[in-house]
Amino acid sequence: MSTHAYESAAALRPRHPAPTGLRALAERFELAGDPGTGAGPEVVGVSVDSGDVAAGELFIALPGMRTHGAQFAAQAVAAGAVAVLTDTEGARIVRREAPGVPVLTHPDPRAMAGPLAAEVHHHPARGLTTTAVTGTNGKTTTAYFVHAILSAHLGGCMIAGTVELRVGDLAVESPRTTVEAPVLQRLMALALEEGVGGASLEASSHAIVLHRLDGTVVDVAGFTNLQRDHLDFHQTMEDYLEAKAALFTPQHARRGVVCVDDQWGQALAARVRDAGLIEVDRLRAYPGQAQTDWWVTDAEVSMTDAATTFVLHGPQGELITASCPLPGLVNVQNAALALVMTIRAGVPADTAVAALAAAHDIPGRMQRVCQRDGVRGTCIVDFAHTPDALELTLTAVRQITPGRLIIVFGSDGDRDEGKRPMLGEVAARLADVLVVTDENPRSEDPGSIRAAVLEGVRSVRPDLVDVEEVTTWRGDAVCRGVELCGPEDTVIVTGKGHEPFLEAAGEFIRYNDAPVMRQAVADKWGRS
Ligand SMILES: CC(=O)N[C@H]1[C@@H](OP(=O)(O)OP(=O)(O)OC[C@H]2O[C@@H](n3ccc(=O)[nH]c3=O)[C@H](O)[C@@H]2O)O[C@H](CO)[C@@H](O)[C@@H]1O[C@H](C)C(=O)N[C@@H](C)C(=O)N[C@H](CCC(=O)O)C(=O)O
Ligand SMILES: Nc1ncnc2c1ncn2[C@@H]1O[C@H](COP(=O)(O)OP(=O)(O)OP(=O)(O)O)[C@@H](O)[C@H]1O
Repeated sequence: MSTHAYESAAALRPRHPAPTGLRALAERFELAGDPGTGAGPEVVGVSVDSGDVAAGELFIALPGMRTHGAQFAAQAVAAGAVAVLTDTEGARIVRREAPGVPVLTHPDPRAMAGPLAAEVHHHPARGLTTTAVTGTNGKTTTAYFVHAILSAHLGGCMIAGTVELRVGDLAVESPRTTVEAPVLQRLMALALEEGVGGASLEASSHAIVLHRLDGTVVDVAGFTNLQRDHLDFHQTMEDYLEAKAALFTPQHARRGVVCVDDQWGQALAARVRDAGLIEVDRLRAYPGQAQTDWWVTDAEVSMTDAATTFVLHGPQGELITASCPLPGLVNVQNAALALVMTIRAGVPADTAVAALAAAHDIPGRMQRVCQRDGVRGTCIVDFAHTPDALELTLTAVRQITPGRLIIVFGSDGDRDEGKRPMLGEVAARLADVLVVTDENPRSEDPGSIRAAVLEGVRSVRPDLVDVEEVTTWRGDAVCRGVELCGPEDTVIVTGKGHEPFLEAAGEFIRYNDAPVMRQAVADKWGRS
C-alpha cells in the first residue's frame, strides 16, 4: 500500500543532488548514535517509506499509528539507504533487522523528517516563491488558480496537491493532498534545478499535524473555510481549526490571507492578529457587513460561458475587476483568495487578473465535460463530497441551469458515516433528479451506504419521485445521468472529482468520472 502510493512520484527527484555527510547532519540536528567513521556516509536524500527509498538516502523509520517503520529497515537498506534515523525502540529493531547500517536516534523522528530533508536539499523553498493553501474546501481550486498566476508571473510554477505533483512538464498523479515532508523537499529541489520559480502547495490538516510541512516556510499561506469533514481524525471542529491554525505561524508562513466568510476564518484571523507574529490579510468573498481588509462585490454569474465576474476591493483603495473561469460564489472565494495571496507574494494585480481569467479547467473541480449549445446540455464533474460543499455546488450550478438539475452521487465507505443522509438531504432539496450510486465503498457493503444516503433523500422526498438508484456500477449511473439530460438541463456527478481509482472490497479499480461522462456525451449527442 505504502509502496503503491509512491511508485509514480519516485521519478521526481533532483538530478544533481549535492551530498551532505551524515556526521554533519547528526551534529546539526543533535541526533544520538554513531554516524560512522569520518564524515560518515554521504546523504543525497531522505525518505520515510521503505518503498520510496533511493540510493544514497537516509531512511527515517517512524513509529507509526499501525506499525514501526523500523520493521522495514532491511527493505530500505536493500533499496540503497545509507543510514537510518529512528527512535530508541526503532533502533533496537533496526539493529536486529538490518545489522551494520549506521543508526541515529531522536525522540521524535517524525518532527525531524522535514527539517532534515530541507537541510539535505539545501532549503529549496528559500529559492522559490511559495504559497500554501488550507481549508476544508477549495484548496485544490485555489492552488490551481495560484499556479496559473505564479506561472504567468515567474515563467513556471510547481504544484503539489490532491490531483497531481507537477514540476514543469513532469507530472504524476498525487498520492496525497500534501505529500510526506521529504517528498515535498525533493520536489522543490527539482523545481529549482528545472528553473521553475514558484511552488503552489495544498496543506491538509493531516499534513500539518503530522509534520509534513515542517522545514518549509512559505511566503504566503491562505485559508479558505472550515466545514464538516475529517472528524474521524480531528474529533471536534475546534481541534480541526487548531490544526489549520498552525500553518499561520512563523514556523510555516511569512504572512497569511484568511477568508473570514465563516466563524472559523474570523476566529483564525483574530488569533493570528492577536499573536502578532505574522502579517495577516482578512478577505470577505461573500456578501456581508464585517469590516475586512479585502472584500468582494458585484459577483455575477454568466449563463453563457459559466464564468463569474467580480470586483475585489483592497486596503489601499485597490479596485480590481476580475473574472473567474468557474461558476459559483465558492469559486469567487477561491479566485479572490488566489488573487490576494499572489498579490501579497509580489505579483502585479493586472498580471494576476489576466492569468486568473485564462486559468484552464481544473480536473474534477466544476470541470465542464460538455457545454450547453442549444442541442446538448451542460455536463459537469465535481468533487463536492461534504454536505456544505454539495449545497454550495448545487446552488452555483442552479444559477447556470435553465432546465432541470440532475445529480449523480453517493457517499464514501469507511469515512464519516454521519454525512451520508446529510448528502442525500441536500441533493433532494436542491436538485430535481437524483441518481444515487456508489462512490468508494472501500470495505463496506455499498448497498448499506446507498441506503443511508436514501434515508436523507426520503426526509425531503418521502415518495422518492425522480430518484433512481443504480446498483450495478458508478459508470452506469453517470451514463444514466447523461441519458436524462436535455438541452436546458445540467447533469453533475459529484464526489470523486479527479480521482483515478474507485476503492471497493480492498481493490483500487482504475476509474475516473470525466472520460466516462465524455463517452456518454459522445454516445448521446456525437462528438463535438
Ligand atoms: C492517518 C494518516 O495520515 N496516517 C499517516 C501516518 O501513518 P501511520 O502512522 O499509520 O504509519 P504506519 O502505517 O504505522 O507506518 C509507520 C511507518 O512505516 C512506514 N512503512 C510502512 C510500510 C512499509 O512497507 N514500509 C514503510 O516504510 C510508513 O511509511 C510509516 O512511515 O504516517 C504515514 C507516514 O508519514 C503516512 O503515510 C500516513 O498517511 C496515510 C497513508 C494516509 O492515508 N493519510 C491520509 C488520511 C492523509 O494524510 N490525508 C490528507 C488529506 C485528507 C483530505 O483533505 O482529504 C493528505 O494530505 O493526503
Ligand atoms: N471555497 C469553497 N467553499 C466551499 N466549497 C467549495 C469551495 N471550493 C470548492 N468547493 C467545493 O468543494 C469541492 C472540492 O474543491 P477543491 O478540490 O478545490 O477543495 P479541496 O480543499 O482541495 O478538497 P479536498 O481536500 O477534499 O481535495 C469542489 O468540487 C466544490 O464542490
